[in-house]
Amino acid sequence: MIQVTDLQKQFKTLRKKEGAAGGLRTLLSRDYQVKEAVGGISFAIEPGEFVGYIGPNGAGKSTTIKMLAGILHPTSGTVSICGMSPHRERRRVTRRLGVLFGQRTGLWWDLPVKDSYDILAAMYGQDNRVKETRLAQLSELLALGEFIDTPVRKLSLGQRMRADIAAALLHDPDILFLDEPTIGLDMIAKRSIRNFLKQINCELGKTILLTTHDMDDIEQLCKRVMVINHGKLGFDGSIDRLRSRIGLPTKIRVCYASQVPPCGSLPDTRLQLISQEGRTLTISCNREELSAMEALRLLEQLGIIEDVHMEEPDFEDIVHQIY
Ligand SMILES: Nc1ncnc2c1ncn2[C@@H]1O[C@H](COP(=O)(O)OP(=O)(O)OP(=O)(O)O)[C@@H](O)[C@H]1O
Repeated sequence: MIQVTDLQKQFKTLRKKEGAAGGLRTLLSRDYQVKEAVGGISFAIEPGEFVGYIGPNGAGKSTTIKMLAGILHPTSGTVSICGMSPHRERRRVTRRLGVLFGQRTGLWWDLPVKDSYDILAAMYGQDNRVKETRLAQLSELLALGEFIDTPVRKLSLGQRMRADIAAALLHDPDILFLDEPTIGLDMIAKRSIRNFLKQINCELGKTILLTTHDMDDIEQLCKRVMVINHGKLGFDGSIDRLRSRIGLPTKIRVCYASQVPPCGSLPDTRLQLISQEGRTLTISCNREELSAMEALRLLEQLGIIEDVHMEEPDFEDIVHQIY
């Protein structure tokens, strides 16, 4: 459904001049510097996939999304959306695409939300009856009723984001590009947006590419994650594969029925002791080297186990290892 081959984007900007009248000298100079925002990335996304696209600030995520949506022209490489080029066939591609940039609204700031939807529907050539039916469906899912007659500038951030998501879906596109759809939202608003996205992916089969700095969004929504850093794709695969590739240890806390002797040495070198407090040992082990069952069998050699608590490595820590 989405095919990206060797996609590259360079920005050419004037090199800043220092000193007196530096601003004017910068403007008059022809001294350019080239910034490579996206450095030759390739990937394919199948229909119905929910893919996370993550990376540190300035990694090239928004630039990629803008090229996929036909907003920016690539310096080189190709993008194909449902077999079409977003740059040569922008109008036709736009009908299949919904795009949301969470940092700024795509709606008309001073108009009531409903008026923005009317304008968008007219732009898509949507029949009035179809638009009203579609709006009624979206209203039910995103609770638009409470603010549909309010000017966009007066909406809370959570309401604004719901209004923008509805705008992206008004023409019923197959594909959604979401750039930070939960930015700045509280936990309740985040949860409601995540539930909605889960629903439209699972029940309506929408294909979604999601950019976010919120690792909970990624962990809860995406089966697959792509990591970009300095314009290059550093990882493309499942979250589980990412976990195992990084190999951060799992923590196991074991409480024994009676005091165990001080553990200078554990029964296996693949187990590392973090701490011992009374009857409780905290151990770390790499699940790639040792399964949870094997670890417990080894720990049983020290005494009768009364309680066990396992802590998987935090997804955020895993991601920071590759940034
Ligand atoms: N129009 C532009 N002109 C010059 N440089 C740009 C332009 N747009 C983006 N860049 C640069 O390209 C790089 C990638 O920017 P981009 O916005 O794609 O990053 P990002 O991964 O989306 O970052 P963030 O998470 O902070 O939104 C950055 O170094 C940025 O400064």
